[in-house]
Amino acid sequence: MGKESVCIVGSGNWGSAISKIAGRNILNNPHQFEKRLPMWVFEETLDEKMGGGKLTDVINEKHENVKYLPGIALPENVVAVPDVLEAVKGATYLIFVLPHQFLGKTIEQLKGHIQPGTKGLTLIKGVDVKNDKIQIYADLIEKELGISCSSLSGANIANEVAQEKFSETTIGYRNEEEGKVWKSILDSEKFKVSLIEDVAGVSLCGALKNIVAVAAGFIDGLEWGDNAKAAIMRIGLVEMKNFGLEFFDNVKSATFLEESAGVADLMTSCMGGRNRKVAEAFARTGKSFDELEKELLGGQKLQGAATAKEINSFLKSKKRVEAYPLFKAVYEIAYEGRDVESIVTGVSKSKL
Ligand SMILES: NC(=O)c1ccc[n+]([C@@H]2O[C@H](COP(=O)([O-])OP(=O)(O)OC[C@H]3O[C@@H](n4cnc5c(N)ncnc54)[C@H](O)[C@@H]3O)[C@@H](O)[C@H]2O)c1
Ligand SMILES: O=P(O)(O)OC[C@H](O)CO
Repeated sequence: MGKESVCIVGSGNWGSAISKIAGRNILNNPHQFEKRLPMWVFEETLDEKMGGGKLTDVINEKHENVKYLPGIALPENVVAVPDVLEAVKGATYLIFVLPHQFLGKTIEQLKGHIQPGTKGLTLIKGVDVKNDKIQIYADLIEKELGISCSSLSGANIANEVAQEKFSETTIGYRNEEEGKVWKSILDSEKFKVSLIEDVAGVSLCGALKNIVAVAAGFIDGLEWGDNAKAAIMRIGLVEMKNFGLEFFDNVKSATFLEESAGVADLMTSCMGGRNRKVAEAFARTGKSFDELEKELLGGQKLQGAATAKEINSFLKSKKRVEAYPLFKAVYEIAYEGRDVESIVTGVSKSKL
């Protein structure tokens, strides 16, 4: 059997930031990984103002993702690969880090091409909803690709992590041994990984906090101040935890209340994230989320509004929309023309 090797499936803002840590950590790792770290890049031609050329060529020549993580030097062993099947060939550890909208199609391409025994780790913040069925992406990846899959989420604004400012993150592992290997690939002095046995809790925190971050952006757009923002975070955390406990087995309250994946990611996203930023612009301008995403994010993708829609359709199918008034308000404001100022109507009932 050959050496173990890692591949990153995705190369946006977060995928590129993570490639910097993983690229370094695999060079001197007790597990003796292959030194080359392939990163699948959804190929595109850059605008002239970014210098033109294919994104993969530019990453491999400059060792910088000039579109999604400009100004950050990537390790030279990180190699951009435009063909996803070529990127994953021979890899035994796969890191999935795509906007959730694109995972389904990517999995279809990968089916039948992943070797048995491969381990996965998803960094994707979102959930898969089909009518009255909901599943976390770690479960989807496990079922569709036949591999074991853990989940990483935390208070991790990618640009700050890439600049090596201190942050924490949480890995929910399938089994402890796998968790330890993932930690050896991703932990660093400035990016502290905690391991817990709660894959669903970690995944749900990452998905649901994006809905709350949209609500926080509405509060900023309304200029209602810090007390109102704190109220939205409290209520949002209650709904996140209640949702996890109601619809998933073995989810732990402590993941929501004590981990970086839970309360800390909620706070950073409500203060500094892209969902917050675009929702603030929505409240100020009345333009749609799609329009604002294009205007404000330079090709990066929003997750919060889409997740609010998906969660709303799931809750409708379960006749439980009214039990989650903040999630309901975010969906109706974003998609159904409800007045932004009604964001707090009926929400303060939510209790821990
Ligand atoms: N950016 C952050 O600060 C951050 C931090 C933690 C977690 N996350 C999560 O990581 C995941 C990935 O987000 P990101 O910020 O790295 O991405 P991004 O929003 O920065 O970039 C969009 C990416 O989507 C790719 N893309 C565009 N069209 C595509 C298609 N048709 N098929 C496949 N890929 C396509 C682009 O090439 C680009 O890599 C998301 O779930 C996000 O919530 C992001
Ligand atoms: O910028 P956002 O809103 O997509 O959030 C980024 C990360 O999830 C923060 O941990």
